[in-house]
Amino acid sequence: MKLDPKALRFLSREDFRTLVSIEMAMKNHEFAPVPLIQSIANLKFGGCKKSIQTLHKFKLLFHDGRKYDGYKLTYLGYDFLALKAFVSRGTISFVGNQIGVGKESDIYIVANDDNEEFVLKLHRLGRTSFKTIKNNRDYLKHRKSASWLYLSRLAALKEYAYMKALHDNGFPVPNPVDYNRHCIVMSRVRGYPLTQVTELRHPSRVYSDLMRLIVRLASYGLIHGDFNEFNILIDDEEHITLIDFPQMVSTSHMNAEMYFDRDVQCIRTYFEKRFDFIGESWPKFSDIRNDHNLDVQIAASGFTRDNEKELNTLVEEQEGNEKDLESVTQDDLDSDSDSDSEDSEEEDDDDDDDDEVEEVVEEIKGLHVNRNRDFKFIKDNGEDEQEPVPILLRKEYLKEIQQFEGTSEEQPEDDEEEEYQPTKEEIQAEKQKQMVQDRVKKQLTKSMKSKSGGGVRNTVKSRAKKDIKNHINSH
Ligand SMILES: Nc1ncnc2c1ncn2[C@@H]1O[C@H](COP(=O)(O)OP(=O)(O)OP(=O)(O)O)[C@@H](O)[C@H]1O
Repeated sequence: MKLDPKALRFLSREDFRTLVSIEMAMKNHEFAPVPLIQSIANLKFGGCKKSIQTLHKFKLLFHDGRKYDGYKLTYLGYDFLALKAFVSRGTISFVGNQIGVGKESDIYIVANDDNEEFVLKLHRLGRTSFKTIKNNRDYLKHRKSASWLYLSRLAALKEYAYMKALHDNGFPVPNPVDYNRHCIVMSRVRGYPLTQVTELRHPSRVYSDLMRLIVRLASYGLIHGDFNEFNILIDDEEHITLIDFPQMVSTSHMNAEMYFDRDVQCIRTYFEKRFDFIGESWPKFSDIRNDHNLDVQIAASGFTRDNEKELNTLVEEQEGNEKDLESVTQDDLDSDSDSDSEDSEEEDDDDDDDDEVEEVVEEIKGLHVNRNRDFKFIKDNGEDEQEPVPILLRKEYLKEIQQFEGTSEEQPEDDEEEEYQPTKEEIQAEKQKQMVQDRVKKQLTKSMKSKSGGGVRNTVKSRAKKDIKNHINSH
């Protein structure tokens, strides 16, 4: 879902009051019933209904009228609530360009009144796969699951808490500035992901810095768990910054050594492949001395051990649901047809009857949209290496993907199939065929003109009668 903050300007105080009321009502309802929204918002003269209409028009709400008249927030609605909070606190005043698309986040440049630039990270759990979208549609059948909005909120809180604790202890991570709902505002790192760097002036220094960082994290009881070239930014002076740590594990985890070795190995392999640099020494898990603890600082930001457990359980639960959903039949999807889908893809419900949907589902399952890294569809070939494939997607596939992503822009003309150019022989043969057809047509019209229309019919009829008589006589 693309963040378009323009509508912020058109929303009144009443609209925001209604938006917050829906958020509150969603604590106990997947779809907030209209009477409940009205009673929480407590607006006069039908103001609440008008606001709901406005919010729905701007795609901040998602409507469901199957069992009762209910609404829930879309990601955009949730974005607006967080943006409003940041603006009221004076953290940001402007939203600029999108600078990154992660698997489960969108990254924007923002600025405050003093034109100081920051990075806004909006967590978007559950948008990576088509299966997940089915999951959203099928939501009512899995009431026990938490909403993706809630999971995104927990993920953002976790990232903020870890970032703050690490930053306060001098780790090279962005400076976390503010946090609200599923969003984090942090300092902007002037660097590039290591994956985009083809050459290093001092590979051995960068390699040692990275190994030292892994060891230092472990001495604070943490293992990154996904320490790779995508999560490391490097600037012109070859200083590194770690930007993403959603799957941090504790050094007391039963598989801690495996995770630690994997992080170390990942960097060694990458340096060898990309920079032709073989690290001769590397740290071992057994050498690690765990003499610091960040638990208290992390909890101080509001992310407690209970939150951690809850997040892990909920994510596992959602993943479990996804597996269950593999057995969901097309009929199940069709029965959802009168409700809107999460990111306002109302129209695509009509197409669900189409046999092709099945085909599209299969096709999309194998694709990962990874616009952040070279903006191509990457086909997962089941092996370790993912090779970019120049996939010529059929128009309807593109439409489906764009609808899921909320970017239904018009396709450029050159995406369409090229017009077929016949050969000389084929043109000649076509001409001759046309001439013969014309001649036959001419002869037919001549003979038709010479006889009346009824005459022709009568002749045919009498011939048929004759045939029948002959046939009866012969028997
Ligand atoms: N503080 C920052 N300063 C500058 N650029 C940033 C910052 N944070 C993120 N980015 C950019 O946004 C991209 C995605 O960020 P991030 O890795 O945090 O998202 P993600 O959803 O966790 O990604 P993934 O899971 O795909 O690795 C990064 O590769 C980087 O280019």
